[in-house]
Amino acid sequence: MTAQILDGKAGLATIKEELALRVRALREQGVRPGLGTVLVGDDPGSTWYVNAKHRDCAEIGIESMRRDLPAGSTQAEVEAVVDELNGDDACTAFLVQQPTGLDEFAILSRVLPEKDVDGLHPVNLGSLVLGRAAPLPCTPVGVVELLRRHDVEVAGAEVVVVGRGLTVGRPLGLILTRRSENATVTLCHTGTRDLAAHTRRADIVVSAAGVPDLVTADMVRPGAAVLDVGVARVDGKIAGDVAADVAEVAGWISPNPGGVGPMTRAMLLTNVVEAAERQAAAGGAPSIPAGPAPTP
Ligand SMILES: Nc1nc(=O)c2c([nH]1)NC[C@@H]1CN(c3ccc(C(=O)N[C@@H](CCC(=O)O)C(=O)O)cc3)C=[N+]21
Repeated sequence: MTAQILDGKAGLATIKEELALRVRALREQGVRPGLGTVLVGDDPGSTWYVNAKHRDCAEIGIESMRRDLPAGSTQAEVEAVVDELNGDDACTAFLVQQPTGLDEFAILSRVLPEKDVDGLHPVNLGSLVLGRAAPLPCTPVGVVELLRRHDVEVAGAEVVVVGRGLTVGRPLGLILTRRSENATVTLCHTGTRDLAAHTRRADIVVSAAGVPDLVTADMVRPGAAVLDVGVARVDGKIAGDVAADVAEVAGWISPNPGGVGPMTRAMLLTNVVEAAERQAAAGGAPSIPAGPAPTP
């Protein structure tokens, strides 16, 4: 058996076509979506992702602005740039590329929630827990969208997520257990006693551990869907979590590169367009909230 490919590049291309139409409609109303990126330092991987995001935006008519700061920039310097983008009406949504090596929580918390294109602001993550509409983290939604576009049944499925990180595993567990997805999720991590015992029972395995070749063929139930979200680097090349021989037993497999990575970018673009649509509906870009109400 050879697994069907969960093709993220094709998904990205289709979603770009759909979004280009929505961007055109916004522009006809006089609304110009604009993505800001903040990059600290010159890590080649992070630089590649940020460049790719700007190329993607240009292709579908989204304006973009970048703020590249030198390695060794301070917390205060990064926060000053966040404040600047919060106040810039041309920037309808933005992100600070991780990792920064700084206090990530303070940076995420400082972005206006309405401009948070990563869905990682505490208010937006809180909305996910509470079941309220809000921007969602791009990689987990990319995983769900990739499954949906290939008709992999998620409702009722046993899903094993490997990894409890803020950007993938933790929010993916929350998203998959919503009523709209209705999966049964087992969230595995470095404290899991017998990982293979869990993955062997799964209809869908999503590995986001960053450990090359963590998931091997003997750990996968024949016919299962296996999604590789690992982005470790070995000799400058991406090394996923999923070993090559898994393709011989899996029913579906996401290549890496070419799987979840491009879908992450597609969901980022979707979040930019949706933020601009919401801001247009609310009558303009969000303003900086006035300070706390005076106490009586
Ligand atoms: N604030 C923030 N938001 C992010 O969304 C964010 C981040 N920080 N930090 C790092 C991770 C990683 N990430 C990827 C995006 C696209 C690909 C992607 O498109 N990769 C291509 C090729 C990559 C290559 O060949 O180097 C692929 O998988 O086909 C991968 C990884 C977004 N991240």
